[in-house]
Amino acid sequence: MTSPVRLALLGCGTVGGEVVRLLHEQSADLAARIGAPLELAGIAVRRINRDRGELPVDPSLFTTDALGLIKRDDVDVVVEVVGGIEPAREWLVEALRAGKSVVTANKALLAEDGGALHDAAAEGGADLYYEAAVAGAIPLLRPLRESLHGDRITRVTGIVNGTTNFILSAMDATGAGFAEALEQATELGYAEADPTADVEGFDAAAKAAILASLAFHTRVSAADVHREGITEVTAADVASAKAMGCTIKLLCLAARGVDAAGRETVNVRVHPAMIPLTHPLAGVGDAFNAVFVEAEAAGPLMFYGRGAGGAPTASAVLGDVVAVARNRLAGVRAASESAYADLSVRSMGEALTRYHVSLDVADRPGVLAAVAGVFARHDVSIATVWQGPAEGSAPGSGADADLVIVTHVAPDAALAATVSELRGLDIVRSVTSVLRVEGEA
Ligand SMILES: NC(=O)C1=CN([C@@H]2O[C@H](COP(=O)(O)OP(=O)(O)OC[C@H]3O[C@@H](n4cnc5c(N)ncnc54)[C@H](OP(=O)(O)O)[C@@H]3O)[C@@H](O)[C@H]2O)C=CC1
Ligand SMILES: N[C@@H](CC=O)C(=O)O
Repeated sequence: MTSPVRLALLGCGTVGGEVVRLLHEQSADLAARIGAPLELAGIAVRRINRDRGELPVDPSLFTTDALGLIKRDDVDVVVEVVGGIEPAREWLVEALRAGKSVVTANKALLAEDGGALHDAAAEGGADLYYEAAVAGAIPLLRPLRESLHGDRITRVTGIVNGTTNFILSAMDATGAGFAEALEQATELGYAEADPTADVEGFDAAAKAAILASLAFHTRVSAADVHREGITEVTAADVASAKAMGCTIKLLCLAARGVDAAGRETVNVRVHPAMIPLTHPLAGVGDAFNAVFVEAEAAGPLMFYGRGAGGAPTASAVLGDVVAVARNRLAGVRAASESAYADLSVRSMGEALTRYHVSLDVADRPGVLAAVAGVFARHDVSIATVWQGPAEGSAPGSGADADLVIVTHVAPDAALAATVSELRGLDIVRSVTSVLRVEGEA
């Protein structure tokens, strides 16, 4: 058999530990698939003496000198499962420029500065693979960048954060509020001690940027993604969604569009939205991920599976390691991803969707007409209206009423202006919630 392909593993935490385990358990099969054995040349970590349980690895492989390990002559491939922007960017640029292929799960870095990594890979003639960065174990990026290359993708809609999907699914199933569901997610080990990146949508926004870049052959960074998290979603919102035959999900949406001058654009956003129970993503529960891709010739495609966790993510990492090792032995590199389309990013104000608006209003003659007039002034067409007595108010008593309005598709800016004007009316006690509604009713 050919001489081994030697790996530098950067990081040995949740994902890295499972990479070590899988490399050990599957070493014979992996060698047969690649045509050469895989060997760990070293493992860079932050705390060399950390208890890592029963890892099947020689302890002398651990080092705190990641850069020194990358630069070693006997390292062929660098596998990065540390995370964060720096020093990961410096390490990976160094490796790629030196012609060492890189496998990474680092969505934050790819979304912040993927261009720097792609440029370094082109400069060094190395491969850059990152299947694990979006939706964990689900084979998604390879299909986007290879299998669908003969087609034109028009839209990507996904549930790409396991923690928030678990929380929203729990709220839907039990009627719990956000705080209670988050506590449950923390107890079960889904949510991290600091869950901000998940619940505020940063993690999903990074994945949305990566997906949009690949799907539309352009460069979208995390800063281009409109982002809203799920912290404001209430048990009442979830109940309203149910009453409409919908459920609430944190969606990542990337869609092609055309601007006023006829130029192609892209809109990329992450926010909670109601989707009808008939939508393919509505049944994706627990901490699962799923991505719904619409392409002109292929039509709708659905990718589903575990989007987080050590073993599922390590599975995707190892798949990439096999690919780059084979390329290395064959003396080839994967075709580089060209961002030839250079699409401009549309602002959130131009995004088109439907809305579910709940109001607490005075229950007296003319209120409905006044509210409808505000929607009309901003050219937002109303699809359905429901009115009922507010909790504790008798119908026709002149006390408050609950008013729920669902609109037809309208630009986000028009809806925002509508809500702002509604807030200024004395007959509107409060705008209790505004939720976007995605998918066909
Ligand atoms: N966990 C998941 O479900 C998923 C994670 N990812 C991505 O995978 C990557 C790794 O995540 P995860 O395994 O959860 O993270 P962990 O926090 O569990 O592990 C991080 C590892 O990096 C090491 N490390 C941190 N800083 C340094 C440094 N300066 N020098 C050397 N080593 C360092 C840590 O060392 P030490 O052990 O000594 O602390 C640890 O081994 C991230 O990019 C994440 O976004 C992607 C998909 C899913
Ligand atoms: N925190 C993320 C982990 C995977 O990317 C999630 O909950 O999905």
